[in-house]
Amino acid sequence: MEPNKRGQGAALARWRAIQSARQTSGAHYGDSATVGAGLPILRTLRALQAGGDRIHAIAGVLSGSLAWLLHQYDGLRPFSGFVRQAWQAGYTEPDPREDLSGEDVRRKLLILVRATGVALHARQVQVASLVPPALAAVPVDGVHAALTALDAPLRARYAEAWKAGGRLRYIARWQAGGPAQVGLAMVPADDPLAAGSGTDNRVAIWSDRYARQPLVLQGPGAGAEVTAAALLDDALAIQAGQRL
Ligand SMILES: NC(=O)C1=CN([C@@H]2O[C@H](COP(=O)(O)OP(=O)(O)OC[C@H]3O[C@@H](n4cnc5c(N)ncnc54)[C@H](O)[C@@H]3O)[C@@H](O)[C@H]2O)C=CC1
Ligand SMILES: N[C@@H](CC=O)C(=O)O
Repeated sequence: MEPNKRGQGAALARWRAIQSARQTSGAHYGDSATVGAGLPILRTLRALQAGGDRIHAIAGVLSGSLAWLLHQYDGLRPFSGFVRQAWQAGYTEPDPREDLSGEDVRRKLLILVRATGVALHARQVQVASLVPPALAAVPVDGVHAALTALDAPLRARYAEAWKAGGRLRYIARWQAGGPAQVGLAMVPADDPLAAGSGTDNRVAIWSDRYARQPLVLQGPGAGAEVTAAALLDDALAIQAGQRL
């Protein structure tokens, strides 16, 4: 079992090597925690397909830390202060630029799309990073001091959304045969993707069965407890002889 997304969510060749090792060795590979922490997102995608359903599109909020940041941010207090709090709470990756750059969300989207059977390359996902070049360039031990580079651009994005009555959300989208995108978007306040609170992930899945209205999964998507629960679920499933 692992929560690390770099195995299945980075180079396509590595994802293929893992699938091949899984099939030829008969080994179990518990990856539930890689997307949505404790939420049954991968499990649901696999269950739908095992029943003959075909996945058409996936969209949603896949970052618990960015969800939390965008729920907390009020356009007044510095965004960088909230990033430090999210890091302290264990919501961000050890280097919060992994989240802020959209790389963590790209990895999760790749894991989901690949789980639908589509061999998507990392370069096929367009990613709009929130990390300004000045912050991207600093070494890891200087990141926390340099986070203030986020404050002015985020304040401007927030003000623009506030004037339009919208909400900022960091959204991942993929459609079969179409584009895959990850980035900050302004959504109407009553948009389903604006809903939720705290670290909530919210993922909509369109398929043959759920063609008009998507199947939606929502709940906390980051933090030690929910992530550990997903790892434990996989361990118990393996012990019970279930094929993951
Ligand atoms: N924090 C969260 O909500 C979630 C995290 N994940 C994934 O879980 C993994 C760990 O993330 P966190 O627990 O948040 O990070 P963390 O920084 O809190 O914990 C990582 C731990 O690994 C240890 N470590 C690092 N390199 C090591 C090595 N070579 N050998 C042994 N130990 C080593 C570190 O000392 C640290 O204790 C990441 O891949 C992350 O993407 C996945 C889902 C949710
Ligand atoms: N840093 C990640 C943790 C879970 O994968 C996130 O913010 O979602």
